[in-house]
Amino acid sequence: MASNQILTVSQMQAAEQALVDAGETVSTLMERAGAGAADWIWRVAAGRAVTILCGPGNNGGDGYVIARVLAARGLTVRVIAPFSPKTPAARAAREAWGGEPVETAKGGVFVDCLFGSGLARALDQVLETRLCELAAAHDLCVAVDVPSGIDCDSGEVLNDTLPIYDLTIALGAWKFAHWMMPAMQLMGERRLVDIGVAFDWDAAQLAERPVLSPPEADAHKYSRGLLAVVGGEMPGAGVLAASAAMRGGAGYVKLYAGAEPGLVPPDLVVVHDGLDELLADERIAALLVGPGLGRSEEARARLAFVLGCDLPTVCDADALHLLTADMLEGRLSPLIVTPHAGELDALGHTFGSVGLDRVEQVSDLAEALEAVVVAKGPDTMLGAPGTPVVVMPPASAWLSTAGTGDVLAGLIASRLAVGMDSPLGIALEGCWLHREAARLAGPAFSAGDLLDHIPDAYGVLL
Ligand SMILES: NC(=O)C1=CN([C@@H]2O[C@H](COP(=O)(O)OP(=O)(O)OC[C@H]3O[C@@H](n4cnc5c(N)ncnc54)[C@H](OP(=O)(O)O)[C@@H]3O)[C@@H](O)[C@H]2O)[C@@H](O)CC1
Ligand SMILES: [K+]
Repeated sequence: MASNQILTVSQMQAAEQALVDAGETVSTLMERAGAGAADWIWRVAAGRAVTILCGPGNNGGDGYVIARVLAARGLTVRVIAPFSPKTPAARAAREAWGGEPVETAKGGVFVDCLFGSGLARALDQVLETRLCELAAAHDLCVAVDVPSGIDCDSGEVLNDTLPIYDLTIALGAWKFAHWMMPAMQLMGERRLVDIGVAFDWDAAQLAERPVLSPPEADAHKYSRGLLAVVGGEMPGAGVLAASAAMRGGAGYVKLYAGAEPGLVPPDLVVVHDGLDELLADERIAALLVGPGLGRSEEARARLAFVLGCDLPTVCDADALHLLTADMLEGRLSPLIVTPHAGELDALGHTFGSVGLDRVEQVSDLAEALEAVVVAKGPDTMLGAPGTPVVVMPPASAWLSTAGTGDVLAGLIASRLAVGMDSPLGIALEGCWLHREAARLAGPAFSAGDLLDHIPDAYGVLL
C-alpha cells in the first residue's frame, strides 16, 4: 500500500533491490510504474495527443511503457528519444512499445521521462533548451517521478531554466524534492503511484493531518492547560503569540511582558511583575519564551531562568539567538524550538551543525538539543531525537508576512499545554492548525487576521 514515506535515492534503490530479491524484476516494477503513471496521464489528457520525451535510463523506460499503454487505449502518442535506452529494462520497454520516435511535436500533453532519480548532473544547454521548448509547445506538462534537472535528495534545482509542471507523478515513494524548496515549486499537483515498495521505519514522512479532541465534559481552565508566555522588550509579538495560544486549545494563557493595556485583548491575562512568582505556579503546564524577548543581557538571563524551571517549553525568535548548551543542562522536560531559516543557521553555529543539508541539519540539531526542531518556512520540516524527519505539505504562501511565526509558536505552545501527544505530535498539531488557519484566511491576511481563523481551523481537525 502506498504510504507517506519520503525516500532518499539510496533508500529507493535499496527498496527496489529488496523487491527484486523477493522475486520481482526491474521490468515488472517498470511495468507497474508506467501503467500507474499512464492512468493519471490518461485522465488529464482527456483525449488529447501525448508527447513523451524519453531519456537513456529507467525513467525513459517508464516513458516507453506509458507510450505503449496510452497508444493501446487509442490516444495519439509521440515519443521523442534523444538517447537510445541504456538499461536492459528500458531497452525491453522500448522494444515492447515498438514505435518510431519523432524529432519534435506540439500540442496536447507533454510528458517528461528524460531523467528521474538517476540524474547525476545539470542538463547540458542543448537538453535544457529542448526540454523547455517542448514544454512550452504543449498545453499541459507532466513529470514522471520527478522533473528532469532537480536533485531528488536536496531539492536543489540544477538548471537555471526548467519547465513548471502541472502534474508530477511520483513512482514508488515520495522523494524529498517533491516537498522541499526550491524543487517543489516545479511540481504542480503531486500524485503517488504505488509499486509495492515496503514501509521503511528509517524513512522520513510526509506529515498527515492530526485529529484533535474537544475538551472533556468536566474540563476546566487548569485541566485544559495553563500556558505562560514570557516576552520582553517588544510586547506586540508576545501578545500575538499569546492570542494564538488562547485559541489553540489551552484553557488559560498568561502573558508576562510589559504590554500596554491598549494592546492587550480583554481576555488575555497580563502579568507585569514577579516572573519567579508566576513560574512557581505548579498549575503551569507549559511555557513559551522568545517572541518579543529582545537580545539584551536581561533577555539572556530571563531565558536562562525560564529554561531552568524545567517545564515543557517552546523557544522561538530571539530566544533561539540567545540559547546556549549550558541553559539546557539537566533539563528533563520536553523542549520544542521553532526556527526560521536564519534562526536555524544561528542555532547551527551555536550547536555545531553547520555545512549540512537541511534534512541533516534538522536531525542533527534535534539530537544536539534533545528537542523537537520545527524548521519553519515554505517547506516546514520537523525533527525529533531518534526519529526520521517529518515534512509538512506546503501551506499558503500568504503566511510569508511578519508575525505569523509568533502565531505558530503560540499554537504549538498551546498544544504543549494541552499535552495530549508526544512533543513531535504536539508540534505537528500546531503546524496543522497554523496551516489550516492560513488556508481559511484566504489571500493577503495579516498575522492578526490569522487569529480569527484558528477556531475554524480547529474545527477542521476535530
Ligand atoms: N527505483 C525503482 O524502484 C523504480 C524506478 N523506476 C524509474 O527509474 C528511474 C531511475 O532510473 P535510473 O537509475 O536508470 O536513472 P534515470 O534518471 O532514468 O537516468 C540515468 C541515466 O541518465 C544518465 N544521466 C544522468 N544525468 C544526466 C545528465 N544530466 N545528462 C545526460 N545524461 C545523464 C545516466 O548516465 P551517466 O551519463 O550519468 O553515466 C544514466 O544513463 C526512476 O526515477 C523511475 O522513473 C521505475 O522504472 C521502476 C521502479
Ligand atoms: K522525469
